[in-house]
Amino acid sequence: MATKRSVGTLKEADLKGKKVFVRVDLNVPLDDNLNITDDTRVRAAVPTIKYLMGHGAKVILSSHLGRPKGVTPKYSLKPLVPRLSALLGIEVKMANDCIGEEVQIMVAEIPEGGVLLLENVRFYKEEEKNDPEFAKKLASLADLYVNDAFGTAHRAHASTEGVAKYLKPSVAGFLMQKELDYLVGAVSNPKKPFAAIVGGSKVSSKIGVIESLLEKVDMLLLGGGMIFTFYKAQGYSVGSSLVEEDKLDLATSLLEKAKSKGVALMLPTDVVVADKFAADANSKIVPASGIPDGWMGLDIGPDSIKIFGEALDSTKTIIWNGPMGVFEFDKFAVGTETTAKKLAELSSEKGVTTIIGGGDSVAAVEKVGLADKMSHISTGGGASLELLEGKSLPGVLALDDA
Ligand SMILES: Nc1ncnc2c1ncn2[C@@H]1O[C@H](COP(=O)(O)OP(=O)(O)O)[C@@H](O)[C@H]1O
Ligand SMILES: O=C(OP(=O)(O)O)[C@H](O)COP(=O)(O)O
Repeated sequence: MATKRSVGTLKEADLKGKKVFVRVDLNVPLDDNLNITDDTRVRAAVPTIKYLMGHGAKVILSSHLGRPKGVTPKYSLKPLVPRLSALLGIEVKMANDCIGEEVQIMVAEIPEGGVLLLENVRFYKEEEKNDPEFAKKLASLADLYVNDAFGTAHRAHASTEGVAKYLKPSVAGFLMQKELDYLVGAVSNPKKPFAAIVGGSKVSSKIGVIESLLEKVDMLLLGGGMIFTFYKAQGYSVGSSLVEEDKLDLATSLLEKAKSKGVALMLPTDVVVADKFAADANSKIVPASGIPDGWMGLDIGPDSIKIFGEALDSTKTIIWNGPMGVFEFDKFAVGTETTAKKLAELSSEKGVTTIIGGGDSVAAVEKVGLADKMSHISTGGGASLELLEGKSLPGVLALDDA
């Protein structure tokens, strides 16, 4: 596996009185009232933060939330403050920005063992561009860098990659280390048959992963918003479902590649369609080839659930990223919840290794109370898939060697 896992660790760093820039992934699902609907990523960030607090560091937390274009109040990290404060047992302070004079003043006021949360780093377009000047500004706040944002380690952004060039030491946090230790081991030499289940809505960033997955897996099950690009590429009408028009050729070539490699690429045979994107939409089950105009596919159908379940019975390792449907709406949660139950059953009764990755996928598994039945709950969906592909994660590469 190409990704290095021997990175410098927190335990080697001198922390007392030091200002530590900690990149965490607090990209949690929020409801319309900005309540956190799943706090897995917040809980996962706690051990590193508590360790830093306990060693007298001044902790500066940085994260993104969502994919804002400029400053967008609904993507503020403010809703995270009460949850973080409760989990850490201290009053976490929050800055209204992530760089600038006011932030510097607040950083200077952090007591030893104190925690300051910076505002969403993606409010600056320079973050995703990995702009060196922006990275320098972030770095100027601190004495050393800790990257614990495994879920964002596949992004070469200023706060995940660029900043490491200007802060030494730059080390991995405990979550990052734990994820690498588990995932690099589990996916470099998986027990076979090995299946991947890929769904969700980040189609353009995940469809490319499928090509490399075809080199690794014996079976690839597709669901969620991923499927309609494949249907359309096969000439089906998809109504108003989520489609990436510029990926149709890629979808066609992936179907061909799967066939030539002998990988079972399975698309749902039926879908649950809705007349609008809403919890109270009218819905019906239709064959994959029969999505009516004006309707959108929001879940996989019962035949598909049955066929997928039977296919998974023969596997020994399963990695799942991306919900099978819009599980946030009860009416369209059946595909995702049944898949979660199937994996839990295979894991606990047949010893199948089950790895669930991604903010929303983990939220879905938590929602049905099955997280502790899985072999590994990963805070990264895209990141775990890229590891599985054998890619190096920029957020890990940028850290000091062990
Ligand atoms: N058919 C679909 N159409 C639109 N969105 C979908 C569909 N199926 C699933 N989704 C959405 O995908 C989102 C999660 O996608 P993604 O971010 O890729 O997963 P993860 O966070 O687990 O990596 C969920 O909010 C879910 O509602
Ligand atoms: O939620 C995330 O990724 P995931 O949905 O693949 O698990 C990470 O926070 C990265 O977010 P991004 O895909 O907007 O860069």
